Amino acid sequence: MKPLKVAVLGCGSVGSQVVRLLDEQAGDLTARVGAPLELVGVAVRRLDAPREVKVPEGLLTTDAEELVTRADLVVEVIGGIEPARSLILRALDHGASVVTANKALLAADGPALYAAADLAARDLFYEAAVAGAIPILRPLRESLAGDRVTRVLGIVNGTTNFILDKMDTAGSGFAEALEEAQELGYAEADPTADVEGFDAAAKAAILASLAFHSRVTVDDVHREGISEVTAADVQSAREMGSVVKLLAIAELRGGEAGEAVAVRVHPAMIPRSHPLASVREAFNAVFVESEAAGELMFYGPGAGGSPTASAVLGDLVTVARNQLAGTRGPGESAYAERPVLPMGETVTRYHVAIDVDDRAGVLAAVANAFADQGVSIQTVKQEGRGLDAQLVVVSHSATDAQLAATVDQLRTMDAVREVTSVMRVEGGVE
Ligand SMILES: NC(=O)C1=CN([C@@H]2O[C@H](COP(=O)(O)OP(=O)(O)OC[C@H]3O[C@@H](n4cnc5c(N)ncnc54)[C@H](O)[C@@H]3O)[C@@H](O)[C@H]2O)C=CC1
Ligand SMILES: N[C@@H](CC=O)C(=O)O
Ligand code: NA
Repeated sequence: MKPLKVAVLGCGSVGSQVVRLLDEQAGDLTARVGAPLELVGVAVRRLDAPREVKVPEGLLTTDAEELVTRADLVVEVIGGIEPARSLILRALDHGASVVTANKALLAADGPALYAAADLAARDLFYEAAVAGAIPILRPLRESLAGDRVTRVLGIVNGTTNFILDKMDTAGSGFAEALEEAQELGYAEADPTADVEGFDAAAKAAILASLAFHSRVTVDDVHREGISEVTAADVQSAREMGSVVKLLAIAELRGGEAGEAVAVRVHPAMIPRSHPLASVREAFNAVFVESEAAGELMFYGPGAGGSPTASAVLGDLVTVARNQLAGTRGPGESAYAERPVLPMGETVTRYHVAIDVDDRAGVLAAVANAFADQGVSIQTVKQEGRGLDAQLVVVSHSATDAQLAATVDQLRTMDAVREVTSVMRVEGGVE
């Protein structure tokens, strides 16, 4: 059988493992595809850079533009917007099917790329882009295509989960834990993308688009990272029997004007009894709630070269099979065209730590601020600190706008010295 020509663009953490697996699994891949997958080139930025794998003689090139024109299948693992976008478009235009792990690009400009794939009648697959090795996009796109998904809740960034886990279990400092995650190949080229929640927001946009058959871009996602999570927050969560996690949440919300999508990424306290609380190190997990199936959980390694390469190779086998059969997998499904709700209309709960004067009437005044905004209080804890005290208030569910207005009101009160921490609470009693 005539081989299918494969080009790999980028030979970093993921690309090097794709090259290794293509070589090590060549026999099995041939049998599974029905034709050999022949690596015809690996595009790199510098020919003499040190690499994790030995690339066969003559296959390295700095001319990615030329390489994509002579491949049947192109794997894009450079990352970022350009030149990745132009190379993917060029590959499709030349009749190649494309596999990418590039969530940043898909969340920013996915529809243009999906349209190009439609025009070229080729596949554009991206299972590796969300939660690394975990099969989650294919289940949403195919296995759950007959169901109605209502909520997706997940830990989708390995680097931040690794950092928060080390802060919780080993008392590590933020910088030290980030350095370790970078050494292990979990972090993005610019780790700000992880730490500030951009990476998780991109993944949330992709998940929301697939789950709710609507176009959701990274700009639609409310995003907060973990750079302001302190050791005190982690300790406070611990005292409540909770743990701090960076969550990506995409929900279907009913409204007078019809159904809408709410999508957000932020740190949140979740009870230790919640299954997501036990997701340690760089592991990821995604909960999917759907009407007919109920609750589903997908768990596994969400980052790292080799796990991510597993998802890339899985897609590569599928798009190769499709090409041989002269067919395509499912393309973009955005028919529902649901709008995205502003964050203020999202329903959530708050954990608020407040330094106050320790005198009569202060607790009542603080409770009144919550009542003024129509927010019901679930628990209050007070700790004496000499002439001062710290109050920790956990609210019941309210809109984010009500909760934010409550915090603003607290900040104006004489008895309140400082609102020291505000964090959302998920996964417990509403
Ligand atoms: N590392 C991980 O755990 C995961 C990464 N991803 C995604 O996979 C993609 C690759 O990530 P990593 O391998 O971690 O990044 P990396 O930074 O280790 O590798 C990217 C490689 O592309 C090369 N490159 C840059 N510009 C190039 C160009 N014009 N032509 C050829 N090569 C070029 C760089 O020199 C680098 O070696 C990104 O989109 C990332 O978001 C997705 C899931 C997990
Ligand atoms: N930097 C990302 C890599 C996988 O997408 C992460 O830490 O999860
Ligand atoms: Na995945």
